Amino acid sequence: MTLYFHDVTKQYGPVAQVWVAARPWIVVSDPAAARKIAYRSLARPLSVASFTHALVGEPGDVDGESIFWNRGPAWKASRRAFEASVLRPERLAAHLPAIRRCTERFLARLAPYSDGSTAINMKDEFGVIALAITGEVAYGVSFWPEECGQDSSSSSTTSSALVRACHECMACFELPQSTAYLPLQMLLPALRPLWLALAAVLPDAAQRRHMAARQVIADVSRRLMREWQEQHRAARASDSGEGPKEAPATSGGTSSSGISSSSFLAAMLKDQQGPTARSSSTGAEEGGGGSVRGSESGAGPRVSGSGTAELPPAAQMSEIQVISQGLSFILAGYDTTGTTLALTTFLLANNPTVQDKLRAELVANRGLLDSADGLAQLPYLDAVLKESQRLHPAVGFYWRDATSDIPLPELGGLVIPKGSFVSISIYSMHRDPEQWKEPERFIPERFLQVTGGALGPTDPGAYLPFGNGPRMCVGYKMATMVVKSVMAGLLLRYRVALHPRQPLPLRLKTGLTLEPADGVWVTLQPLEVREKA
Ligand code: HEM
Repeated sequence: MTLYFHDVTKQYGPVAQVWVAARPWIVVSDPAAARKIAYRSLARPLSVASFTHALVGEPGDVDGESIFWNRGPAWKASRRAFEASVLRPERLAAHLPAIRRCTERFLARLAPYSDGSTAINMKDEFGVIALAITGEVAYGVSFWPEECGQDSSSSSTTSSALVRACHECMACFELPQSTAYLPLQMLLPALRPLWLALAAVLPDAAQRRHMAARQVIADVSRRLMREWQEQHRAARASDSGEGPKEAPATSGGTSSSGISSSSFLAAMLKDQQGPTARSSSTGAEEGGGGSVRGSESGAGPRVSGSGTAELPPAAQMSEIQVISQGLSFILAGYDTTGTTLALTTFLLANNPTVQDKLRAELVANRGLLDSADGLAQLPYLDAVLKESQRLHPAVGFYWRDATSDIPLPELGGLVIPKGSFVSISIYSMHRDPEQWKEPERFIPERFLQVTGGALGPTDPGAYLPFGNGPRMCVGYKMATMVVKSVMAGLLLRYRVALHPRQPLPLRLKTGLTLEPADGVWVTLQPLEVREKA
């Protein structure tokens, strides 16, 4: 889809209409128009529950309540829950220990194959660590494959059930695994009520699989939530001298219920319990999260560090909404982060000079790698990641529903009519020769201050790896921190080179993300102690 939209843009210009099945889609790759659309409309088209899967009953609610598809107050409540957990600096920093633990374990996993000659597919390996990190941050339980289902302990079966169900939930976004009601809805959209009614009484095999996976997510999440609530009730009773003493979860650690207290799920549960639970657990939860604000006339959204007075508290979220956001966290964070890690590794293996320059910065600034603030202070690491996301954005386009007419006087008076399905092509903007000098080349220096923007972009709004406007990616800080931390760990231990098994040029395919079609095949050469020091 991404590459098709790019071809459309090259052929027909920055605003073009194409037909996808029986529906017109408007493809936009002009930064000013993209900005206007992202701020004018906060709605994504249709809803995944009806459009992609046609799920019914509680599994349908698990999808339908997701932050991706909900609107109005329900979206605001979900957005606030995400912001409080992954945008507020102290909450974001609380996830770093888990990320570093996972990175150490990941490097240990790679060690037996790291002899400078064995071919390793880093696309697969990064998939494992990205799921381990995202799962632990979201649910607070282990998502490592070797811990899932190897024994019959309750924590192991909880993890394995969640991991299997999350994989299934992700798989059903792949077109070939989707329900037959999807093409029917696309080909004959006027009959949509009929397809949905049929799907409710005659679910096909794909739908049944997807519904079973979402039911597992709901059941396991509910069990984890009940355990957490019971444990915290007991802890509060013992605090007030009414019951037996039981240790509450420690910050960043794992409670006896299995949910670590810094996880997204635990944060939402604390919010549901109100200020007493929030202040009695980590002492850092009062106040709002950072909120994404900005304006369509500005260069892009900025993130305010304090206060979300306009957003209602997550306490207003129902149980099913909390469950849904847990799954959304995984779906949004896992493949995107894993793909970005894999593509950045490909670029560094293919550009050894850049790799050496980056390693030199990391070696000289080891002390900064232990903290979220420190990781943000390394200019070349930042430039490499930004350039990697420019050339290979894991999400190639994002969608908006035009909820009103959107006039574009800057584009000769064009108007995007109300009701249009608008697709904003990130990939095309990132490779637009009018925006970037030598857009096809990997040049991290273009994001360094010394080049003064001479290598692009002409309009800062042409760089949108995380989307734009109030519905911009809420996990962008977390994703950036994860990729920087994992890449730093890898590069300080190994020199990465392409293996002959890697087909060149790199081929991309649109799956859930815009990902390497043949994997990323590299060798890992352990660095001399002298080089590491
Ligand atoms: C490199 C990794 C990532 C990339 C490239 C990425 C990219 C994106 C993009 C392009 C959007 C659509 C934005 C729009 O419509 O304007 C989005 C939305 C979203 N992302 Fe990410 N994302 C990444 C990682 C994450 C992570 C780790 C999380 C976990 C918290 C996350 C959570 C979300 C959510 C919840 C939304 C929907 C926001 C809303 O509708 O209000 N993302 N992401």
